[in-house]
Amino acid sequence: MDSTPVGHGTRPANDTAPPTALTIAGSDSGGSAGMHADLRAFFSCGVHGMTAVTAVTVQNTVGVTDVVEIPPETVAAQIDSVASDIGVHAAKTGVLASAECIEAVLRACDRHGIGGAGRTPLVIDPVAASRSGEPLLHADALEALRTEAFRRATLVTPNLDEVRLLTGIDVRGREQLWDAAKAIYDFGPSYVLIKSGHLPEDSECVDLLFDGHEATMLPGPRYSTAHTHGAGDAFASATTAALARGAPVSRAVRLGKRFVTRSVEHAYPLGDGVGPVSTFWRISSRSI
Ligand SMILES: Nc1ncnc2c1ncn2[C@@H]1O[C@H](COP(=O)(O)OP(=O)(O)O)[C@@H](O)[C@H]1O
Ligand SMILES: Cc1ncc(COP(=O)(O)O)c(N)n1
Repeated sequence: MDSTPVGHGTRPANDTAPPTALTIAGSDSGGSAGMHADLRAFFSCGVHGMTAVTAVTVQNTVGVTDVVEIPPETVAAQIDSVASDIGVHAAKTGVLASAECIEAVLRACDRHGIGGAGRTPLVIDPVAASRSGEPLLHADALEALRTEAFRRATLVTPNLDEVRLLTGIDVRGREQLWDAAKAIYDFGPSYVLIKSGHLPEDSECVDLLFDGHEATMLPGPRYSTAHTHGAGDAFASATTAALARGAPVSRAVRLGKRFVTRSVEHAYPLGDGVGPVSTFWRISSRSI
Protein backbone atom coordinates (compact mmCIF):
# COMPACT_ATOMS: atom_id res chain seq x y z
CA MET A 1 0.00 0.00 0.00
CA ASP A 2 1.33 3.47 -0.81
CA SER A 3 1.98 5.92 1.97
CA THR A 4 2.03 9.15 -0.02
CA PRO A 5 -0.74 11.64 0.70
CA VAL A 6 -3.02 12.07 -2.32
CA GLY A 7 -3.33 15.42 -4.13
CA HIS A 8 -4.68 18.07 -1.90
CA GLY A 9 -7.42 20.72 -1.94
CA THR A 10 -7.87 23.70 -4.14
CA ARG A 11 -6.76 25.99 -1.30
CA PRO A 12 -4.45 25.35 1.61
CA ALA A 13 -5.96 25.61 5.09
CA ASN A 14 -4.59 28.69 6.83
CA ASP A 15 -3.20 28.60 10.36
CA THR A 16 -6.56 28.91 12.08
CA ALA A 17 -8.97 27.22 9.67
CA PRO A 18 -9.48 23.46 9.91
CA PRO A 19 -9.30 21.31 6.76
CA THR A 20 -12.53 21.20 4.76
CA ALA A 21 -14.56 18.24 3.49
CA LEU A 22 -17.53 18.26 1.13
CA THR A 23 -20.36 15.72 1.13
CA ILE A 24 -22.41 15.42 -2.05
CA ALA A 25 -25.36 13.46 -0.71
CA GLY A 26 -29.02 13.23 0.20
CA SER A 27 -30.61 14.58 3.38
CA ASP A 28 -32.37 12.33 5.91
CA SER A 29 -35.18 14.07 7.81
CA GLY A 30 -34.69 11.57 10.65
CA GLY A 31 -31.11 12.77 11.10
CA SER A 32 -29.51 9.31 11.05
CA ALA A 33 -27.98 8.81 7.61
CA GLY A 34 -26.91 10.75 4.52
CA MET A 35 -25.48 14.25 4.81
CA HIS A 36 -26.66 14.57 8.43
CA ALA A 37 -24.45 11.66 9.47
CA ASP A 38 -21.63 12.94 7.26
CA LEU A 39 -21.64 16.41 8.83
CA ARG A 40 -21.56 14.96 12.37
CA ALA A 41 -18.70 12.66 11.45
CA PHE A 42 -16.78 15.54 9.82
CA PHE A 43 -17.32 17.63 12.94
CA SER A 44 -16.26 14.79 15.24
CA CYS A 45 -13.11 14.31 13.16
CA GLY A 46 -12.15 18.00 13.31
CA VAL A 47 -12.84 19.09 9.74
CA HIS A 48 -15.16 21.83 8.46
CA GLY A 49 -18.06 20.08 6.65
CA MET A 50 -19.83 21.45 3.57
CA THR A 51 -22.76 20.05 1.59
CA ALA A 52 -24.10 19.73 -1.94
CA VAL A 53 -27.57 18.26 -1.45
CA THR A 54 -28.64 15.85 -4.21
CA ALA A 55 -32.01 14.69 -2.89
CA VAL A 56 -34.33 15.41 0.04
CA THR A 57 -35.58 12.18 1.55
CA VAL A 58 -38.69 11.96 3.71
CA GLN A 59 -37.27 9.42 6.09
CA ASN A 60 -37.47 8.20 9.66
CA THR A 61 -36.26 5.11 11.51
CA VAL A 62 -38.95 2.97 9.87
CA GLY A 63 -38.41 3.87 6.21
CA VAL A 64 -38.34 6.35 3.34
CA THR A 65 -41.71 7.57 2.06
CA ASP A 66 -40.57 10.11 -0.54
CA VAL A 67 -37.44 11.24 -2.39
CA VAL A 68 -37.37 14.67 -4.04
CA GLU A 69 -34.41 15.08 -6.35
CA ILE A 70 -32.59 18.40 -6.55
CA PRO A 71 -32.07 19.60 -10.16
CA PRO A 72 -28.59 18.50 -11.33
CA GLU A 73 -27.60 22.08 -12.15
CA THR A 74 -28.38 23.10 -8.55
CA VAL A 75 -26.26 20.24 -7.23
CA ALA A 76 -23.40 21.38 -9.47
CA ALA A 77 -23.90 25.02 -8.42
CA GLN A 78 -23.50 24.05 -4.74
CA ILE A 79 -20.18 22.35 -5.56
CA ASP A 80 -19.02 25.35 -7.62
CA SER A 81 -20.01 27.74 -4.85
CA VAL A 82 -18.08 26.12 -2.01
CA ALA A 83 -15.11 24.91 -4.07
CA SER A 84 -14.47 28.31 -5.67
CA ASP A 85 -14.72 30.27 -2.43
CA ILE A 86 -13.80 27.99 0.47
CA GLY A 87 -11.84 25.17 -1.16
CA VAL A 88 -12.21 21.41 -0.68
CA HIS A 89 -9.53 19.17 0.86
CA ALA A 90 -11.51 15.96 0.28
CA ALA A 91 -14.99 15.09 -0.98
CA LYS A 92 -17.37 12.17 -0.68
CA THR A 93 -20.58 11.19 -2.42
CA GLY A 94 -23.64 9.42 -1.02
CA VAL A 95 -27.02 9.29 -2.81
CA LEU A 96 -26.36 10.46 -6.39
CA ALA A 97 -29.99 9.84 -7.48
CA SER A 98 -29.73 9.65 -11.28
CA ALA A 99 -27.39 9.40 -14.26
CA GLU A 100 -27.99 13.13 -14.92
CA CYS A 101 -27.02 14.00 -11.36
CA ILE A 102 -23.85 11.88 -11.62
CA GLU A 103 -22.84 13.62 -14.87
CA ALA A 104 -23.37 17.07 -13.36
CA VAL A 105 -21.44 16.14 -10.20
CA LEU A 106 -18.51 14.71 -12.17
CA ARG A 107 -18.31 17.78 -14.41
CA ALA A 108 -18.35 20.09 -11.38
CA CYS A 109 -15.74 17.99 -9.58
CA ASP A 110 -13.55 18.13 -12.71
CA ARG A 111 -13.77 21.91 -12.78
CA HIS A 112 -12.31 22.02 -9.25
CA GLY A 113 -9.70 19.29 -9.47
CA ILE A 114 -11.69 16.86 -7.31
CA GLY A 115 -11.20 13.16 -8.12
CA GLY A 116 -8.66 11.53 -10.42
CA ALA A 117 -5.03 10.64 -9.89
CA GLY A 118 -2.99 13.17 -7.90
CA ARG A 119 -5.97 15.49 -7.35
CA THR A 120 -8.24 16.23 -4.39
CA PRO A 121 -9.38 12.88 -2.92
CA LEU A 122 -12.89 11.74 -3.86
CA VAL A 123 -14.60 8.92 -1.93
CA ILE A 124 -17.60 7.37 -3.70
CA ASP A 125 -20.03 5.51 -1.42
CA PRO A 126 -22.36 4.04 -4.08
CA VAL A 127 -25.55 4.24 -1.99
CA ALA A 128 -28.33 2.45 -3.87
CA ALA A 129 -31.01 1.87 -1.23
CA SER A 130 -31.89 2.71 2.36
CA ARG A 131 -31.38 0.20 5.17
CA SER A 132 -35.14 -0.33 5.10
CA GLY A 133 -34.91 -1.34 1.40
CA GLU A 134 -36.35 1.66 -0.48
CA PRO A 135 -34.37 2.49 -3.65
CA LEU A 136 -32.41 5.78 -3.57
CA LEU A 137 -30.86 5.48 -7.05
CA HIS A 138 -32.39 5.12 -10.53
CA ALA A 139 -31.39 1.90 -12.35
CA ASP A 140 -29.61 3.86 -15.14
CA ALA A 141 -27.38 5.48 -12.55
CA LEU A 142 -25.65 2.16 -11.87
CA GLU A 143 -24.15 2.22 -15.35
CA ALA A 144 -22.99 5.82 -14.92
CA LEU A 145 -21.29 4.83 -11.65
CA ARG A 146 -19.55 1.88 -13.29
CA THR A 147 -18.42 3.62 -16.48
CA GLU A 148 -17.94 7.27 -15.51
CA ALA A 149 -17.73 7.80 -11.77
CA PHE A 150 -15.61 5.00 -10.30
CA ARG A 151 -12.57 5.70 -12.44
CA ARG A 152 -12.37 9.18 -10.88
CA ALA A 153 -12.61 7.84 -7.34
CA THR A 154 -9.75 7.64 -4.89
CA LEU A 155 -11.81 5.08 -2.99
CA VAL A 156 -15.13 3.27 -3.63
CA THR A 157 -16.91 1.84 -0.56
CA PRO A 158 -19.78 -0.52 -1.49
CA ASN A 159 -21.70 -2.70 0.95
CA LEU A 160 -22.59 -6.24 -0.11
CA ASP A 161 -25.99 -5.31 -1.58
CA GLU A 162 -24.30 -2.67 -3.72
CA VAL A 163 -21.64 -5.21 -4.78
CA ARG A 164 -24.45 -7.50 -5.99
CA LEU A 165 -26.16 -4.69 -7.93
CA LEU A 166 -22.92 -3.44 -9.48
CA THR A 167 -21.18 -6.74 -10.28
CA GLY A 168 -23.71 -9.58 -9.88
CA ILE A 169 -21.45 -11.18 -7.24
CA ASP A 170 -23.43 -12.51 -4.29
CA VAL A 171 -20.96 -12.50 -1.41
CA ARG A 172 -21.85 -15.20 1.12
CA GLY A 173 -18.58 -15.48 3.05
CA ARG A 174 -15.30 -13.69 3.78
CA GLU A 175 -13.45 -15.61 1.05
CA GLN A 176 -15.60 -13.92 -1.64
CA LEU A 177 -14.78 -10.36 -0.49
CA TRP A 178 -11.63 -10.57 -2.58
CA ASP A 179 -13.58 -11.42 -5.80
CA ALA A 180 -15.92 -8.53 -5.09
CA ALA A 181 -13.02 -6.10 -4.55
CA LYS A 182 -11.33 -7.15 -7.80
CA ALA A 183 -14.56 -6.77 -9.80
CA ILE A 184 -15.13 -3.22 -8.46
CA TYR A 185 -11.44 -2.36 -8.92
CA ASP A 186 -11.81 -3.21 -12.62
CA PHE A 187 -14.12 -0.18 -12.97
CA GLY A 188 -11.08 2.03 -12.34
CA PRO A 189 -10.89 3.46 -8.79
CA SER A 190 -7.52 3.69 -7.02
CA TYR A 191 -8.77 1.76 -3.97
CA VAL A 192 -11.80 -0.37 -3.10
CA LEU A 193 -13.17 -1.00 0.37
CA ILE A 194 -15.77 -3.77 0.67
CA LYS A 195 -17.90 -3.44 3.81
CA SER A 196 -18.99 -6.66 5.45
CA GLY A 197 -21.76 -5.47 7.77
CA HIS A 198 -24.30 -7.51 5.78
CA LEU A 199 -22.61 -10.87 6.49
CA PRO A 200 -24.65 -11.62 9.60
CA GLU A 201 -23.39 -15.20 10.02
CA ASP A 202 -19.88 -13.86 10.60
CA SER A 203 -18.91 -13.32 14.23
CA GLU A 204 -16.72 -10.31 13.29
CA CYS A 205 -17.03 -7.39 10.85
CA VAL A 206 -13.95 -7.86 8.68
CA ASP A 207 -13.88 -5.35 5.79
CA LEU A 208 -11.44 -5.63 2.89
CA LEU A 209 -9.26 -2.91 1.32
CA PHE A 210 -7.78 -3.53 -2.13
CA ASP A 211 -5.31 -1.30 -4.00
CA GLY A 212 -5.01 -3.37 -7.17
CA HIS A 213 -2.07 -5.38 -5.81
CA GLU A 214 -2.54 -6.06 -2.14
CA ALA A 215 -5.68 -6.93 -0.19
CA THR A 216 -5.75 -5.91 3.47
CA MET A 217 -8.29 -7.27 5.92
CA LEU A 218 -9.62 -4.68 8.37
CA PRO A 219 -10.86 -6.63 11.36
CA GLY A 220 -13.40 -5.34 13.85
CA PRO A 221 -15.85 -6.73 16.36
CA ARG A 222 -19.47 -7.33 15.36
CA TYR A 223 -21.77 -5.75 17.92
CA SER A 224 -25.14 -7.27 18.51
CA THR A 225 -27.35 -4.28 17.75
CA ALA A 226 -30.28 -3.59 15.45
CA HIS A 227 -29.29 0.09 15.28
CA THR A 228 -26.92 0.47 12.36
CA HIS A 229 -28.63 3.22 10.36
CA GLY A 230 -25.93 5.44 8.86
CA ALA A 231 -23.00 3.04 9.49
CA GLY A 232 -21.77 3.19 5.89
CA ASP A 233 -22.01 6.99 5.85
CA ALA A 234 -20.04 7.18 9.11
CA PHE A 235 -17.28 5.00 7.66
CA ALA A 236 -16.97 6.91 4.37
CA SER A 237 -17.18 10.36 5.95
CA ALA A 238 -14.65 9.65 8.74
CA THR A 239 -12.32 8.27 6.05
CA THR A 240 -12.91 11.42 3.96
CA ALA A 241 -12.14 13.59 7.00
CA ALA A 242 -8.84 11.76 7.48
CA LEU A 243 -8.01 12.29 3.79
CA ALA A 244 -8.83 16.00 4.20
CA ARG A 245 -6.32 16.09 7.06
CA GLY A 246 -3.68 14.67 4.73
CA ALA A 247 -3.63 10.98 5.69
CA PRO A 248 -2.67 8.49 2.98
CA VAL A 249 -5.55 6.28 1.83
CA SER A 250 -4.64 3.10 3.74
CA ARG A 251 -4.30 5.04 7.01
CA ALA A 252 -7.47 7.06 6.37
CA VAL A 253 -9.44 3.84 5.85
CA ARG A 254 -8.09 2.36 9.10
CA LEU A 255 -9.14 5.52 10.94
CA GLY A 256 -12.56 5.31 9.23
CA LYS A 257 -12.95 1.70 10.36
CA ARG A 258 -12.00 2.57 13.94
CA PHE A 259 -14.46 5.48 13.89
CA VAL A 260 -17.39 3.40 12.59
CA THR A 261 -16.70 0.53 14.99
CA ARG A 262 -16.98 2.92 17.96
CA SER A 263 -20.03 4.52 16.32
CA VAL A 264 -21.79 1.13 16.15
CA GLU A 265 -20.70 0.34 19.71
CA HIS A 266 -22.48 3.54 20.84
CA ALA A 267 -25.54 3.15 18.56
CA TYR A 268 -28.84 4.09 20.18
CA PRO A 269 -32.53 3.25 19.71
CA LEU A 270 -34.83 5.91 18.27
CA GLY A 271 -38.40 5.75 16.98
CA ASP A 272 -40.03 2.43 16.09
CA GLY A 273 -37.42 1.21 13.62
CA VAL A 274 -33.67 1.07 13.11
CA GLY A 275 -31.80 3.62 15.23
CA PRO A 276 -28.59 5.40 14.21
CA VAL A 277 -24.97 4.67 14.95
CA SER A 278 -23.51 7.41 17.13
CA THR A 279 -21.35 9.62 14.94
CA PHE A 280 -20.73 11.83 18.00
CA TRP A 281 -19.45 9.14 20.37
CA ARG A 282 -16.23 11.14 20.85
CA ILE A 283 -18.00 14.11 22.40
CA SER A 284 -21.31 12.75 23.73
CA SER A 285 -20.07 12.30 27.29
CA ARG A 286 -18.94 15.92 27.59
CA SER A 287 -21.33 18.53 28.90
CA ILE A 288 -21.54 22.19 27.91
N1 LIG B 1 -23.05 -4.91 13.94
C1 LIG B 1 -21.90 -4.30 13.62
N2 LIG B 1 -20.88 -4.25 14.52
C2 LIG B 1 -19.71 -3.63 14.20
N3 LIG B 1 -19.46 -3.05 13.02
C3 LIG B 1 -20.44 -3.07 12.08
C4 LIG B 1 -21.71 -3.69 12.33
N4 LIG B 1 -22.50 -3.55 11.21
C5 LIG B 1 -21.74 -2.87 10.31
N5 LIG B 1 -20.51 -2.61 10.81
C6 LIG B 1 -19.42 -1.90 10.15
O1 LIG B 1 -19.95 -0.67 9.70
C7 LIG B 1 -19.45 -0.34 8.40
C8 LIG B 1 -20.62 -0.22 7.44
O2 LIG B 1 -21.02 -1.53 7.11
P1 LIG B 1 -22.25 -1.99 6.23
O3 LIG B 1 -23.42 -2.19 7.14
O4 LIG B 1 -21.79 -3.17 5.46
O5 LIG B 1 -22.49 -0.77 5.24
P2 LIG B 1 -23.78 0.12 4.91
O6 LIG B 1 -24.09 0.90 6.16
O7 LIG B 1 -23.33 0.97 3.78
O8 LIG B 1 -24.89 -0.83 4.54
C9 LIG B 1 -18.45 -1.47 8.07
O9 LIG B 1 -17.16 -1.10 8.50
C10 LIG B 1 -18.95 -2.63 8.89
O10 LIG B 1 -17.92 -3.55 9.14
C1 LIG C 1 -30.20 10.25 2.50
C2 LIG C 1 -29.67 8.89 2.75
N1 LIG C 1 -28.41 8.59 2.41
C3 LIG C 1 -27.92 7.36 2.63
C4 LIG C 1 -28.70 6.39 3.22
C5 LIG C 1 -28.13 5.02 3.42
O1 LIG C 1 -27.89 4.75 4.77
P1 LIG C 1 -28.43 3.39 5.40
O2 LIG C 1 -27.91 2.26 4.51
O3 LIG C 1 -27.86 3.32 6.78
O4 LIG C 1 -29.94 3.48 5.37
C6 LIG C 1 -30.01 6.74 3.60
N2 LIG C 1 -30.83 5.85 4.19
N3 LIG C 1 -30.47 7.99 3.34
